Amino acid sequence: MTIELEDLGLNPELADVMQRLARVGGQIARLISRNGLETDLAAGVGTNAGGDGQKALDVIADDAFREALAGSAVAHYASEEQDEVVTLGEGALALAIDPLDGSSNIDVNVSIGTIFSIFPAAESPEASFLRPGTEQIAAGYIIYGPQCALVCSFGRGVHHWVLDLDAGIFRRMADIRPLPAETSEFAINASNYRHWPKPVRAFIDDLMAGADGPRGKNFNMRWIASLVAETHRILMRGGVFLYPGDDRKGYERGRLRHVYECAPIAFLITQAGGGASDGCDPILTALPDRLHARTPFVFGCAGKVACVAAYHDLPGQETSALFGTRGLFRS
Ligand SMILES: O=P(O)(O)OC[C@H]1O[C@](O)(COP(=O)(O)O)[C@@H](O)[C@@H]1O
Ligand SMILES: [Mg+2]
Ligand SMILES: [Mg+2]
Repeated sequence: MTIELEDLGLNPELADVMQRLARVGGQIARLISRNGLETDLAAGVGTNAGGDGQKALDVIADDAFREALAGSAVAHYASEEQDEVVTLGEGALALAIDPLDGSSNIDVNVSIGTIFSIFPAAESPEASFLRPGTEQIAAGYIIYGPQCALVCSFGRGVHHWVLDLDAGIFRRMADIRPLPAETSEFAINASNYRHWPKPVRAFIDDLMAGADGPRGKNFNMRWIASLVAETHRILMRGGVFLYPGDDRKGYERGRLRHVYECAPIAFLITQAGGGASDGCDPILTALPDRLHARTPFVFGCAGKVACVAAYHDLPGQETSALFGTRGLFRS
Protein backbone atom coordinates (compact mmCIF):
# COMPACT_ATOMS: atom_id res chain seq x y z
CA MET A 1 0.00 0.00 0.00
CA THR A 2 1.56 3.32 -1.05
CA ILE A 3 0.42 6.93 -1.45
CA GLU A 4 1.14 9.25 -4.39
CA LEU A 5 3.16 12.13 -2.89
CA GLU A 6 4.99 13.40 -5.96
CA ASP A 7 4.90 17.20 -6.50
CA LEU A 8 4.17 17.94 -2.85
CA GLY A 9 7.79 18.79 -2.05
CA LEU A 10 7.77 16.87 1.25
CA ASN A 11 11.08 16.22 2.95
CA PRO A 12 12.01 12.52 2.89
CA GLU A 13 11.28 11.97 6.61
CA LEU A 14 7.76 13.37 6.40
CA ALA A 15 7.12 11.51 3.15
CA ASP A 16 8.21 8.27 4.83
CA VAL A 17 5.80 8.88 7.74
CA MET A 18 2.97 9.50 5.26
CA GLN A 19 3.80 6.24 3.47
CA ARG A 20 3.64 4.36 6.78
CA LEU A 21 0.31 5.98 7.75
CA ALA A 22 -1.13 5.13 4.33
CA ARG A 23 0.08 1.53 4.59
CA VAL A 24 -1.62 0.98 7.94
CA GLY A 25 -4.72 2.87 6.75
CA GLY A 26 -5.05 0.47 3.82
CA GLN A 27 -4.63 -2.52 6.13
CA ILE A 28 -7.29 -1.20 8.51
CA ALA A 29 -9.68 -0.55 5.61
CA ARG A 30 -9.28 -4.19 4.57
CA LEU A 31 -9.76 -5.42 8.14
CA ILE A 32 -12.95 -3.36 8.52
CA SER A 33 -14.34 -4.80 5.29
CA ARG A 34 -14.04 -8.27 6.95
CA ASN A 35 -15.58 -7.26 10.30
CA GLY A 36 -17.57 -10.13 11.76
CA LEU A 37 -16.23 -12.76 9.36
CA GLU A 38 -13.41 -13.88 11.64
CA THR A 39 -13.35 -11.37 14.49
CA ASP A 40 -15.73 -8.92 16.12
CA LEU A 41 -13.93 -5.57 15.84
CA ALA A 42 -16.55 -3.90 18.04
CA ALA A 43 -16.03 -6.24 21.01
CA GLY A 44 -15.36 -4.35 24.25
CA VAL A 45 -11.79 -4.90 25.49
CA GLY A 46 -11.09 -2.28 28.19
CA THR A 47 -10.97 1.41 29.07
CA ASN A 48 -8.54 4.05 27.80
CA ALA A 49 -6.79 6.95 29.53
CA GLY A 50 -9.76 9.23 28.96
CA GLY A 51 -12.12 6.75 30.63
CA ASP A 52 -13.79 5.77 27.33
CA GLY A 53 -14.56 2.11 26.66
CA GLN A 54 -12.16 0.57 24.13
CA LYS A 55 -13.35 -1.61 21.28
CA ALA A 56 -11.12 -4.28 19.74
CA LEU A 57 -10.50 -2.08 16.68
CA ASP A 58 -9.40 0.89 18.86
CA VAL A 59 -6.59 -1.25 20.22
CA ILE A 60 -5.74 -3.02 16.94
CA ALA A 61 -5.46 0.35 15.14
CA ASP A 62 -3.34 1.89 17.91
CA ASP A 63 -0.94 -1.09 17.90
CA ALA A 64 -0.72 -1.07 14.10
CA PHE A 65 0.11 2.65 13.79
CA ARG A 66 2.56 2.61 16.71
CA GLU A 67 4.42 -0.44 15.39
CA ALA A 68 4.50 0.92 11.84
CA LEU A 69 6.00 4.23 13.00
CA ALA A 70 8.83 2.62 14.98
CA GLY A 71 12.05 3.28 13.05
CA SER A 72 10.60 6.36 11.34
CA ALA A 73 11.35 10.02 12.11
CA VAL A 74 8.55 9.99 14.73
CA ALA A 75 10.23 10.26 18.13
CA HIS A 76 7.08 10.88 20.19
CA TYR A 77 3.75 9.11 19.69
CA ALA A 78 0.68 10.43 21.55
CA SER A 79 -2.48 8.38 21.18
CA GLU A 80 -6.02 8.49 22.49
CA GLU A 81 -5.44 4.89 23.55
CA GLN A 82 -2.23 5.51 25.55
CA ASP A 83 -2.06 7.20 28.99
CA GLU A 84 1.28 8.86 28.26
CA VAL A 85 3.37 9.83 25.25
CA VAL A 86 5.23 6.77 23.91
CA THR A 87 8.82 7.36 22.87
CA LEU A 88 9.61 5.53 19.63
CA GLY A 89 13.13 6.80 18.90
CA GLU A 90 15.21 9.89 18.34
CA GLY A 91 13.64 11.40 15.25
CA ALA A 92 12.68 14.99 14.51
CA LEU A 93 8.90 14.54 14.53
CA ALA A 94 6.04 14.08 17.02
CA LEU A 95 2.76 12.49 15.99
CA ALA A 96 -0.58 12.61 17.82
CA ILE A 97 -3.30 10.21 16.75
CA ASP A 98 -6.88 9.15 17.31
CA PRO A 99 -6.27 5.69 15.84
CA LEU A 100 -9.96 4.91 15.47
CA ASP A 101 -12.48 7.71 15.53
CA GLY A 102 -16.22 7.11 15.73
CA SER A 103 -15.92 3.73 17.43
CA SER A 104 -19.66 3.62 18.28
CA ASN A 105 -20.14 3.05 14.54
CA ILE A 106 -17.89 -0.01 14.13
CA ASP A 107 -20.70 -2.52 14.63
CA VAL A 108 -23.24 -0.67 12.49
CA ASN A 109 -21.17 -0.45 9.30
CA VAL A 110 -21.05 3.36 9.25
CA SER A 111 -17.98 5.46 8.31
CA ILE A 112 -15.19 5.63 10.89
CA GLY A 113 -11.68 7.06 10.64
CA THR A 114 -8.19 7.83 11.90
CA ILE A 115 -7.08 11.40 12.75
CA PHE A 116 -3.40 12.42 12.89
CA SER A 117 -1.40 15.53 13.71
CA ILE A 118 2.35 16.02 13.15
CA PHE A 119 4.61 18.56 14.90
CA PRO A 120 8.36 19.05 14.95
CA ALA A 121 9.54 17.23 18.09
CA ALA A 122 10.14 19.63 21.01
CA GLU A 123 12.52 19.39 23.99
CA SER A 124 10.30 16.92 25.86
CA PRO A 125 7.61 14.39 24.89
CA GLU A 126 4.80 16.42 26.52
CA ALA A 127 6.04 19.76 25.16
CA SER A 128 5.87 18.27 21.69
CA PHE A 129 2.06 18.21 21.93
CA LEU A 130 1.01 20.87 24.50
CA ARG A 131 1.40 23.73 22.02
CA PRO A 132 -0.75 25.76 19.62
CA GLY A 133 -2.18 23.88 16.66
CA THR A 134 -0.72 26.57 14.37
CA GLU A 135 2.63 24.78 14.87
CA GLN A 136 1.43 21.56 13.20
CA ILE A 137 3.40 20.77 10.05
CA ALA A 138 0.80 18.27 8.86
CA ALA A 139 -2.67 17.18 9.89
CA GLY A 140 -5.14 14.84 8.33
CA TYR A 141 -7.44 11.88 8.53
CA ILE A 142 -8.18 8.58 6.87
CA ILE A 143 -11.87 7.84 6.37
CA TYR A 144 -13.00 4.21 6.24
CA GLY A 145 -16.27 4.64 4.42
CA PRO A 146 -17.84 3.30 1.25
CA GLN A 147 -14.50 4.52 -0.15
CA CYS A 148 -11.32 4.68 1.89
CA ALA A 149 -9.81 8.15 1.45
CA LEU A 150 -6.98 10.14 3.00
CA VAL A 151 -7.19 13.92 3.43
CA CYS A 152 -4.18 15.89 4.61
CA SER A 153 -2.75 19.40 4.74
CA PHE A 154 0.91 20.34 4.96
CA GLY A 155 -0.02 23.99 5.39
CA ARG A 156 -0.58 24.78 1.72
CA GLY A 157 -4.20 23.81 1.04
CA VAL A 158 -5.89 20.46 1.59
CA HIS A 159 -4.99 17.36 -0.42
CA HIS A 160 -7.20 14.35 -1.09
CA TRP A 161 -6.42 10.76 -2.00
CA VAL A 162 -8.73 7.80 -2.67
CA LEU A 163 -7.57 4.22 -2.04
CA ASP A 164 -7.47 2.14 -5.21
CA LEU A 165 -7.75 -1.22 -3.44
CA ASP A 166 -6.97 -3.26 -6.58
CA ALA A 167 -3.66 -1.47 -7.12
CA GLY A 168 -2.92 -0.90 -3.41
CA ILE A 169 -2.33 2.82 -4.01
CA PHE A 170 -3.84 5.96 -2.47
CA ARG A 171 -4.35 7.91 -5.70
CA ARG A 172 -4.12 11.69 -5.56
CA MET A 173 -7.34 13.49 -6.45
CA ALA A 174 -7.99 17.19 -7.02
CA ASP A 175 -7.31 19.30 -3.91
CA ILE A 176 -10.28 20.11 -1.68
CA ARG A 177 -11.99 23.29 -2.86
CA PRO A 178 -12.30 26.24 -0.45
CA LEU A 179 -15.37 26.05 1.78
CA PRO A 180 -18.20 28.44 0.99
CA ALA A 181 -18.62 31.15 3.66
CA GLU A 182 -22.23 30.15 4.29
CA THR A 183 -24.21 26.91 4.54
CA SER A 184 -27.69 25.48 5.04
CA GLU A 185 -26.59 22.38 6.94
CA PHE A 186 -25.59 21.85 10.57
CA ALA A 187 -24.44 18.91 12.70
CA ILE A 188 -24.96 18.55 16.43
CA ASN A 189 -26.09 15.77 18.76
CA ALA A 190 -29.52 17.27 19.44
CA SER A 191 -30.31 14.73 22.17
CA ASN A 192 -28.20 16.93 24.46
CA TYR A 193 -30.32 20.05 23.81
CA ARG A 194 -31.42 20.46 27.42
CA HIS A 195 -27.80 20.33 28.60
CA TRP A 196 -26.38 22.98 26.24
CA PRO A 197 -25.38 26.50 27.26
CA LYS A 198 -27.96 29.18 26.37
CA PRO A 199 -26.05 30.71 23.42
CA VAL A 200 -25.81 27.28 21.71
CA ARG A 201 -29.52 26.61 22.31
CA ALA A 202 -30.39 30.03 20.90
CA PHE A 203 -28.21 29.48 17.81
CA ILE A 204 -29.77 26.07 17.11
CA ASP A 205 -33.31 27.36 17.88
CA ASP A 206 -32.81 30.01 15.22
CA LEU A 207 -31.58 27.47 12.64
CA MET A 208 -34.51 25.19 13.47
CA ALA A 209 -36.95 28.07 13.05
CA GLY A 210 -35.90 28.02 9.38
CA ALA A 211 -37.55 30.44 6.98
CA ASP A 212 -39.79 31.72 9.81
CA GLY A 213 -36.87 32.62 12.10
CA PRO A 214 -34.13 35.24 12.14
CA ARG A 215 -31.97 33.30 9.63
CA GLY A 216 -34.81 33.54 7.09
CA LYS A 217 -34.05 30.18 5.43
CA ASN A 218 -34.48 26.48 6.10
CA PHE A 219 -31.64 24.28 7.36
CA ASN A 220 -30.90 20.58 7.08
CA MET A 221 -29.37 18.57 9.94
CA ARG A 222 -26.95 15.59 10.02
CA TRP A 223 -25.33 13.66 12.91
CA ILE A 224 -23.15 10.64 12.11
CA ALA A 225 -21.31 10.44 15.47
CA SER A 226 -17.99 10.08 13.60
CA LEU A 227 -15.99 13.31 13.68
CA VAL A 228 -14.03 12.17 10.62
CA ALA A 229 -17.20 11.53 8.61
CA GLU A 230 -18.70 14.89 9.62
CA THR A 231 -15.45 16.63 8.65
CA HIS A 232 -15.34 14.88 5.29
CA ARG A 233 -18.91 15.91 4.50
CA ILE A 234 -18.23 19.50 5.51
CA LEU A 235 -15.05 19.64 3.39
CA MET A 236 -16.98 18.23 0.42
CA ARG A 237 -20.13 20.34 0.59
CA GLY A 238 -19.98 22.77 3.50
CA GLY A 239 -21.78 22.86 6.83
CA VAL A 240 -21.16 23.69 10.46
CA PHE A 241 -20.44 21.22 13.29
CA LEU A 242 -20.88 21.81 17.01
CA TYR A 243 -19.90 19.70 20.01
CA PRO A 244 -20.27 22.27 22.81
CA GLY A 245 -19.52 21.86 26.48
CA ASP A 246 -22.68 21.04 28.41
CA ASP A 247 -23.90 20.51 31.95
CA ARG A 248 -23.60 16.71 32.03
CA LYS A 249 -20.97 15.51 34.48
CA GLY A 250 -17.64 15.27 32.68
CA TYR A 251 -18.89 17.15 29.62
CA GLU A 252 -18.17 20.70 30.87
CA ARG A 253 -15.53 20.93 28.11
CA GLY A 254 -17.51 18.86 25.63
CA ARG A 255 -16.47 15.42 24.48
CA LEU A 256 -13.77 15.90 21.87
CA ARG A 257 -10.05 15.88 22.59
CA HIS A 258 -7.96 18.93 21.82
CA VAL A 259 -4.66 17.38 20.75
CA TYR A 260 -5.58 14.48 18.48
CA GLU A 261 -9.13 15.38 17.39
CA CYS A 262 -9.82 19.13 17.37
CA ALA A 263 -6.40 20.64 16.55
CA PRO A 264 -5.84 18.53 13.39
CA ILE A 265 -9.43 19.01 12.17
CA ALA A 266 -9.14 22.77 12.87
CA PHE A 267 -5.90 22.85 10.84
CA LEU A 268 -7.58 21.16 7.86
CA ILE A 269 -10.70 23.31 7.99
CA THR A 270 -8.70 26.51 8.31
CA GLN A 271 -6.55 25.46 5.36
CA ALA A 272 -9.80 25.04 3.43
CA GLY A 273 -10.84 28.61 4.28
CA GLY A 274 -13.27 27.67 7.06
CA GLY A 275 -13.34 28.52 10.75
CA ALA A 276 -12.71 26.46 13.92
CA SER A 277 -13.30 27.64 17.48
CA ASP A 278 -14.29 26.51 20.95
CA GLY A 279 -17.50 28.49 20.38
CA CYS A 280 -15.78 31.81 21.05
CA ASP A 281 -12.02 31.67 20.39
CA PRO A 282 -9.93 29.97 17.70
CA ILE A 283 -8.83 26.40 18.46
CA LEU A 284 -5.53 26.75 16.64
CA THR A 285 -4.07 29.38 18.97
CA ALA A 286 -5.35 27.73 22.18
CA LEU A 287 -3.00 25.77 24.44
CA PRO A 288 -4.12 22.34 25.69
CA ASP A 289 -3.09 21.85 29.32
CA ARG A 290 -3.02 18.03 29.18
CA LEU A 291 -2.54 15.38 26.53
CA HIS A 292 -6.13 14.17 26.83
CA ALA A 293 -7.70 17.62 27.43
CA ARG A 294 -11.17 18.14 25.98
CA THR A 295 -12.43 21.29 24.30
CA PRO A 296 -15.81 22.49 23.05
CA PHE A 297 -15.55 22.46 19.25
CA VAL A 298 -17.31 24.40 16.50
CA PHE A 299 -16.03 24.24 12.92
CA GLY A 300 -17.06 24.60 9.30
CA CYS A 301 -18.13 27.48 7.09
CA ALA A 302 -16.53 30.64 8.45
CA GLY A 303 -19.74 32.71 8.50
CA LYS A 304 -21.53 30.23 10.74
CA VAL A 305 -18.55 29.75 13.09
CA ALA A 306 -18.44 33.54 13.53
CA CYS A 307 -22.20 33.55 14.08
CA VAL A 308 -21.89 31.04 16.95
CA ALA A 309 -19.28 33.32 18.58
CA ALA A 310 -21.65 36.29 18.16
CA TYR A 311 -24.39 34.41 20.06
CA HIS A 312 -21.96 34.04 22.97
CA ASP A 313 -21.64 37.84 23.04
CA LEU A 314 -25.40 38.45 23.16
CA PRO A 315 -26.83 39.91 26.35
CA GLY A 316 -28.23 37.11 28.57
CA GLN A 317 -31.90 37.92 28.04
CA GLU A 318 -31.57 37.61 24.26
CA THR A 319 -30.52 33.98 24.50
CA SER A 320 -33.38 33.02 26.79
CA ALA A 321 -35.84 30.53 25.34
CA LEU A 322 -38.64 33.10 25.15
CA PHE A 323 -36.71 35.75 23.26
CA GLY A 324 -38.12 35.33 19.78
CA THR A 325 -36.76 38.29 17.82
CA ARG A 326 -33.01 38.15 17.60
CA GLY A 327 -33.39 40.57 14.73
CA LEU A 328 -29.82 41.82 15.03
CA PHE A 329 -28.70 38.44 13.75
CA ARG A 330 -31.00 38.21 10.77
CA SER A 331 -28.93 37.11 7.75
O1 LIG B 1 -21.94 9.91 20.87
P1 LIG B 1 -21.80 11.40 20.84
O2 LIG B 1 -21.84 12.05 22.19
O3 LIG B 1 -22.74 12.04 19.85
O4 LIG B 1 -20.30 11.70 20.34
C1 LIG B 1 -19.90 11.48 19.04
C2 LIG B 1 -18.49 11.91 18.93
O5 LIG B 1 -17.66 11.02 19.66
C3 LIG B 1 -16.63 10.51 18.84
O6 LIG B 1 -17.01 9.24 18.38
C4 LIG B 1 -15.39 10.42 19.71
O7 LIG B 1 -14.35 9.78 19.09
P2 LIG B 1 -13.84 8.30 19.51
O8 LIG B 1 -14.72 7.29 18.83
O9 LIG B 1 -12.46 8.36 18.95
O10 LIG B 1 -13.87 8.22 21.01
C5 LIG B 1 -16.55 11.47 17.65
O11 LIG B 1 -16.10 10.87 16.47
C6 LIG B 1 -17.99 11.93 17.50
O12 LIG B 1 -18.06 13.21 16.94
MG1 LIG C 1 -12.38 10.32 18.12
MG1 LIG D 1 -10.88 7.07 18.97
